[in-house]
Amino acid sequence: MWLSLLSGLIGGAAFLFALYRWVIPTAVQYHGGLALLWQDVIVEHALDTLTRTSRPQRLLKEVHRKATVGDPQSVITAIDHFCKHREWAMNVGDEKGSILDSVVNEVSTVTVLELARLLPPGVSVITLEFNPDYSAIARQVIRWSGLEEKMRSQYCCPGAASGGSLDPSDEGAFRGPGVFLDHWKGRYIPDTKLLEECGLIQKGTVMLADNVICPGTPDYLEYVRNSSRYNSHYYRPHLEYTKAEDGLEKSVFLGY
Ligand SMILES: C[S@@+](CC[C@H](N)C(=O)[O-])C[C@H]1O[C@@H](n2cnc3c(N)ncnc32)[C@H](O)[C@@H]1O
Ligand SMILES: [Mg+2]
Repeated sequence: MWLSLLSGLIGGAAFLFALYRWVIPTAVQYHGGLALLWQDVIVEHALDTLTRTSRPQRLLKEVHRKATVGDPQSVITAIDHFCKHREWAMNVGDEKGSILDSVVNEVSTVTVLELARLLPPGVSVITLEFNPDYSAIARQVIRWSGLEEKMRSQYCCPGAASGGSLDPSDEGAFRGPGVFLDHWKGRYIPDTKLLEECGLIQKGTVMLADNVICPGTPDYLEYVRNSSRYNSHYYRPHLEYTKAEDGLEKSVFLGY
């Protein structure tokens, strides 16, 4: 009787492990909403609790283990490999990263971007992050990549939680032709309008918005696609590290 109980327990544990490790991750590969719920809520919280570390801390550890100091490509490769094979994270990812690369190549300088491999001399990059812990980790990743010189500044905006993530007093820092939107989806429209109002979006400014399909930003898409001031183009990649549909929207500001 003890033997059958033990084998039942082992069988049950093996079943649950297989479910967690292979069956559910494979199933959620094709459904963006389920993927986000599983990877970004359930798995993240479980691993945070079990390991007493945060996902950004685990990513940083992997960068330290696998990437070469001063080599941004090795940092991106280490992060993408880890997120594809070990623990999913809400990065741009390799597939959308290539589209981001092509857009970065089109603009002469970049003003808002979080981490990129294509940063020619003289380019200045600003990243915004309102979570101080994430912001501290991002700074360490940037330092490891050897990109500190090119990152003109990195802002942590505590006020962002109450609504506004952009500080118009930083006007000089934001002016320029490249804006990458990848924060709270509900902030895409108000922050774009704020940039417009502050005159920080100029003729030729390229707005690149991530996750316009998953989780989705229908109001933002409607805004840029129906405005005669933007010329908008949709890219149809997958949600990072999955086979679920997502979208990047590139919108070039044509002027007033
Ligand atoms: C999807 S992640 C960015 C991922 C990054 N683009 C990458 O590829 O690694 C979004 C980040 O934006 C931050 N965030 C969300 N809303 C924000 C806001 N209103 N102001 C500043 N940061 C914000 C979140 O804390 C989160 O770390
Ligand atoms: Mg994103």
